[in-house]
Amino acid sequence: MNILVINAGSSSLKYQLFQMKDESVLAKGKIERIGMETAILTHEPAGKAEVREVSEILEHTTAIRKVLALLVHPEHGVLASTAEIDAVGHRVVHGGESFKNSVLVTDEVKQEIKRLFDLAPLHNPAHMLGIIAVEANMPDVPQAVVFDTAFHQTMPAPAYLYPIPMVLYRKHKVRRYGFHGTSHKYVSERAAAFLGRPLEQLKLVTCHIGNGASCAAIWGGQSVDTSMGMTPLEGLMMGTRSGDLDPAIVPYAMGKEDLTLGEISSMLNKHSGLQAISGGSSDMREIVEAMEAGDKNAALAFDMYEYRLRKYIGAYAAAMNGIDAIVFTAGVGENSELLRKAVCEHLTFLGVEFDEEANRQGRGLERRITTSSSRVQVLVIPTNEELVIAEDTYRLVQAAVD
Ligand SMILES: Nc1ncnc2c1ncn2[C@@H]1O[C@H](COP(=O)(O)OP(=O)(O)O)[C@@H](O)[C@H]1O
Ligand SMILES: CC(=O)OP(=O)(O)O
Ligand SMILES: [Mg+2]
Repeated sequence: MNILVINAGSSSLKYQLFQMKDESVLAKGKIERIGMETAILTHEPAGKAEVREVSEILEHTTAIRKVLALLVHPEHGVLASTAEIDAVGHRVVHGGESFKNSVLVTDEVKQEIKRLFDLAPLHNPAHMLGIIAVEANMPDVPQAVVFDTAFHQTMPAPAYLYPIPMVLYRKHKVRRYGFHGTSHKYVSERAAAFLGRPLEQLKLVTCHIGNGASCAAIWGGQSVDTSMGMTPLEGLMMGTRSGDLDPAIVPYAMGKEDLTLGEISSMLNKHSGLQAISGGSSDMREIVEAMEAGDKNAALAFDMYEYRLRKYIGAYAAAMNGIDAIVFTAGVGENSELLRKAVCEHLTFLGVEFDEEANRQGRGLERRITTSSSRVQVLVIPTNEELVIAEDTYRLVQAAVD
């Protein structure tokens, strides 16, 4: 069975085509910087040369059409036609309290994902475009959805409730949900395997630091807290999202700047974070380049980003009364040597003994960046949300056939 997995992030679309017999990857790729003038497409068909294109791709429907065309392309493709795709699995960021597990797509499921648009305005609409684009191109192919929120459903009430009147939770489900769950779950399992210790005995802080960023406290394999809340806006400073701030800023700024609710929401989700402080880019690569060239605003953006991340790691060490390991993953976590170094060098109080040499090596591999005597280990584990989504999709499609 061939399964195409689509992971529509806020600024990127990643895809992988799996042959489920041996979980081999027939092709994979990504389109980064969707919505900016220069989107970068990288397509890697197994056993063939990589394709790289820079063009303007403004939204996700165009991105998916491009992916399907590449998969059946006479030169760069790996399939004769899209009829060889047996199922499609999608990442969906917000499942609310309705979805505790992955499900096959039905009209009701689509309605529910739509109802959750308000809670994940950068994501659920992008996923819906993906589901509809696949339906339009391959009407008979079953589709499954795997939710970012599912893994965090184990959070206890003191972690998932807000200290506000309970009526808002009871009537409107205002609570913390948490996101990037597929990734936090995957890297925590890989971390236990890497450390050669049972997951049930470990206290981990996993840092999924991409364009969106979140930390999770994972105790005995279960998520007990995570930095994102009712929406993916809470918590860490991100590419274009503010993360934590005093909620009183919202009405105050609206009054002073004469902003509508839509405008303030757009400001906090799309025009804050690294972008706002650096005065330019939301892309960590460009921040680091500018900082190294002496740009003070870029340096401030980097320092704030690192400082806020470090505070969460400290908070989760307190939440679990100690930690065994910290895991870095996703775009920034896997690739930014400088960010990992800055964080680790400030965590000596926890017993982190940073290994500068190890931090520079092994890009793309699971690895340790602390010394062997370090009391708390720090690992870099490339995430693989797509594989987890393919496995869930396979299981659901098989169960529907049986
Ligand atoms: N070599 C690198 N150094 C620093 N940051 C990087 C590097 N490569 C990618 N990134 C950062 O990773 C982020 C995107 O992460 P990713 O997990 O792909 O995002 P998304 O949330 O869209 O899934 C961007 O901010 C990008 O700058
Ligand atoms: C939930 C979330 O922030 O996702 P992403 O990192 O893909 O933007
Ligand atoms: Mg992501």
